[in-house]
Amino acid sequence: MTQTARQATGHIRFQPHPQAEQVLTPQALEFLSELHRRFGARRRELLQAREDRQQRLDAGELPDFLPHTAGVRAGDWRIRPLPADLQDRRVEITGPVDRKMVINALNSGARAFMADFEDASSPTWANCLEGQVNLMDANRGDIQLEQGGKTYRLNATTATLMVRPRGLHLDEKHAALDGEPLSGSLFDFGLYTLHNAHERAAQGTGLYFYLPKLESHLEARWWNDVFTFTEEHLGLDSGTIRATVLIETITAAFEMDEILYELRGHSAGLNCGRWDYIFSFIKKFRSRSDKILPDRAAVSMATPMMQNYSRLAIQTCHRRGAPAIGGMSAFIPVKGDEARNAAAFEQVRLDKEREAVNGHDGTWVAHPGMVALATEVFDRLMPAPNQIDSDKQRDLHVTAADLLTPPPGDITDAGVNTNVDVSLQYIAAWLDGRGAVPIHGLMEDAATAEISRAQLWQWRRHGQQTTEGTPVTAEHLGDLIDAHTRRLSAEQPERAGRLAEAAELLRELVLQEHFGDFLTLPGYRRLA
Ligand SMILES: CC(=O)SCCNC(=O)CCNC(=O)[C@H](O)C(C)(C)COP(=O)(O)OP(=O)(O)OC[C@H]1O[C@@H](n2cnc3c(N)ncnc32)[C@H](O)[C@@H]1OP(=O)(O)O
Ligand SMILES: O=CC(=O)O
Ligand SMILES: [Mg+2]
Repeated sequence: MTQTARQATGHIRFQPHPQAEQVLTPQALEFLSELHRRFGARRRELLQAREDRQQRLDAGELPDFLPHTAGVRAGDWRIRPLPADLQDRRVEITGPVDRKMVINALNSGARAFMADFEDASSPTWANCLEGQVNLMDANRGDIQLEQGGKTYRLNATTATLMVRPRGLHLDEKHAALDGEPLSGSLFDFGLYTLHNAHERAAQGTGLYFYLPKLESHLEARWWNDVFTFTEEHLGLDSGTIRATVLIETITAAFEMDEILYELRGHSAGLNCGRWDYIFSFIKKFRSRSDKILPDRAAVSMATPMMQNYSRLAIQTCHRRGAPAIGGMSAFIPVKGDEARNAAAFEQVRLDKEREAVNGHDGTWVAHPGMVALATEVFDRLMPAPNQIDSDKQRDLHVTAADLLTPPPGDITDAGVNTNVDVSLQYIAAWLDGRGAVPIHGLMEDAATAEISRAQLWQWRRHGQQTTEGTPVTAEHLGDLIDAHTRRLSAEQPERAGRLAEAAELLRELVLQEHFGDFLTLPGYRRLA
């Protein structure tokens, strides 16, 4: 908190901002205080449990299906029936919460839009507050923008709005209760819910969330308790809040049934967050030389490890009456290069066909230009609103080894260089306040960039050598970071200072002995 921070209701002190009055109303501060007091300590315990688990993994333990929850896996139960507007989710677009993106995404023709405070957002104070204003305006149908000579406003028909609050690990340092920063998750969830619950209820719809980066069913229980308390506190019907949990950590992959069970009164299914899943695999198995992944590009959804994960999600969801939403192909339209553009569309088509054939009930796209393609694929391969009652994956049997065996593939000089280049460019953009950016024809966000920087650490730590014979040493990586920083700074001299900051953070993440759990944690300390 700065000198200029102000005292407010509930003893929450927050940094001033032009939008603060509109968002941090006395009722909102009261509600955030209540959430913090009731759920803040348990959040800290859950974060500690992650660290304890990491110590056990470092000591050689491997994840497995939990013996003490076998009854939940064997039991005959289903989630609460889905509301009408979550029955058909064949194409969902995602994007950051900035005003133009929100309008464009809602108008994109996708069934749903996930407005993202997590992977696609850099959590500057401005982004977090302005994002809330944008979502309030969107829910009231009066969001507009004049920009670049264009007027942006909502079409008559728009996508169903969903919101992804930040993960449990992130604090909101610009607002503190009794000196303790608020949880980013509770901040985003609490404000969105308070400001939009009654508006959405009046429109006959609910409050729909995506929950990121869960590592266990106990974290799902925490969220479920937050939802139950919120519904009671705000006088909402039970089940107004519905959440789709991203299965995007290797430990959560072993607890899919348990996560659905904990949230069964509030669940809207699961989603395969493939990018964080790959990152989590590297992170959790940091100490093991038998879990090294090849170049990022080689860890595709076609590999057995990733297929097993996606098929298990489909099987688990459908047994429980829940949708299993697919993930994000990172390919986006390429401007000014017809051949590369056609190749990007072909990659997305193959990815969406694989998901629809396997039995996913819908998928994600990163760009409005991909909505029609993904819709065509799901219309062709999924004639019903969803595939929940299909028998796809019914007889699947996935073992722990099926989830834990890394795919074969090479570590190449190109793979090392791309990881350095992408990490630098992404971190620089994130420090600028942009959480999703196009780099070399791919969507890059916090999850994809985490893979790039984590691979550099992993390959160095385990003394890997590229297929060309280059040892991935600390000295080599330090030299590459310097060389790429010089090249990028020569290309964009006005960003040289920012790139130098990104290089400093990347050097720390890649060369330090300890594996940093999230790049966004040291990143957030540097974020203005
Ligand atoms: C791993 C995961 O978690 S995936 C989920 C999180 N990641 C995301 O959500 C990323 C979503 N995608 C994006 O943010 C963007 O597509 C980017 C940053 C990758 C590329 O954006 P741009 O460089 O603006 O792309 P481009 O110039 O082609 O955009 C063309 C138009 O489409 C709009 N657009 C692009 N992507 C989106 C989107 N996801 N939602 C809404 N509008 C979009 C742009 O605003 C632009 O609009 P305009 O013509 O009115 O100016
Ligand atoms: O959140 C999605 C992912 O792939 O990570
Ligand atoms: Mg993710």
